[in-house]
Amino acid sequence: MESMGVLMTCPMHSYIEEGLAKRFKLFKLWHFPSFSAFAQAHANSVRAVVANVKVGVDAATIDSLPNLKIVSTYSVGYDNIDLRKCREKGIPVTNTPNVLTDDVADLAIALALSLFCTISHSPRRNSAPPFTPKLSGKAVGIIGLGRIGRAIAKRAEAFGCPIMYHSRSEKPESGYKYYSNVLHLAADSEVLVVACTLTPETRHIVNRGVIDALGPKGVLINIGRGPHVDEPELVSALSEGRLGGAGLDVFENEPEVRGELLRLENVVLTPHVGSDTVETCMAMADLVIANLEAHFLGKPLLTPVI
Ligand SMILES: O=CC(=O)O
Repeated sequence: MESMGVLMTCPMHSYIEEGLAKRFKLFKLWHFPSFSAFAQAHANSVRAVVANVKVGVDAATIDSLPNLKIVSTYSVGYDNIDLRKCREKGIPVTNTPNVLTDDVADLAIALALSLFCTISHSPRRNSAPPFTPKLSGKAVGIIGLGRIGRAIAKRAEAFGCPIMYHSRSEKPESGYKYYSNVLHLAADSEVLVVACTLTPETRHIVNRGVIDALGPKGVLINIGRGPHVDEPELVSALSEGRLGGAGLDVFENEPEVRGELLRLENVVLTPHVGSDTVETCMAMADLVIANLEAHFLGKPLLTPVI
């Protein structure tokens, strides 16, 4: 497979870069001055594109690569891959589900714990840390009860938290209370966690109304995608004390983080690192490579999106 051209859209973990370079003819887009400079020289050689959350694959890129046969994203989310264009051209897309579920769920709980227990309050500050509400027993509402949402629910259950959720359809087998209306879920939650897929329907699913329903004692955790939350509304609510706090791993204009968020005391921020543990990065890379190998050997894909 050494002659198969694989294009990586941006730098990723060295493990995946090395794994791809060992098996394929690897092109690193960031080594070229622009996409058009790359395409002029190598467009015909590219059989696969490996993308991630930072740089996806749009319709123009797909159209510029005449021999593209597969897109594989080093992420579970694929909101930045133009699926419509891929479908139209018969190009399969794969992602990396399952292997990162635990890490993302762990981070959601870590963000909640940091907010509630002021773990991140530095002892070097002059003021004594304030007393905080406890996390154990708080009502946890989860938007999106997929793999990650369920893993968060399981962890929160261990803290004695009653679990409620909103999703496109009710999942009666989960045993958790279902809300068809996000506003009602927020009103009954003390911690609201965003764990759904980003689609046009879920963009700004956390809007001013939802934030106000969660209220001054409520805490928002977002480990989904930045655009799930109306960020200017979130900042106003946090500044005005209409929302208790927020733990955010994702932002509306990543990698930029709004200055106001950095200055607020009632937030805990991480730079989109939900799956960035050593073990998981390796498992994700192995899955990307296994999908590409399966495709080129004419075998079934391991984790197809389409
Ligand atoms: O955000 C991370 C992912 O989609 O894998």
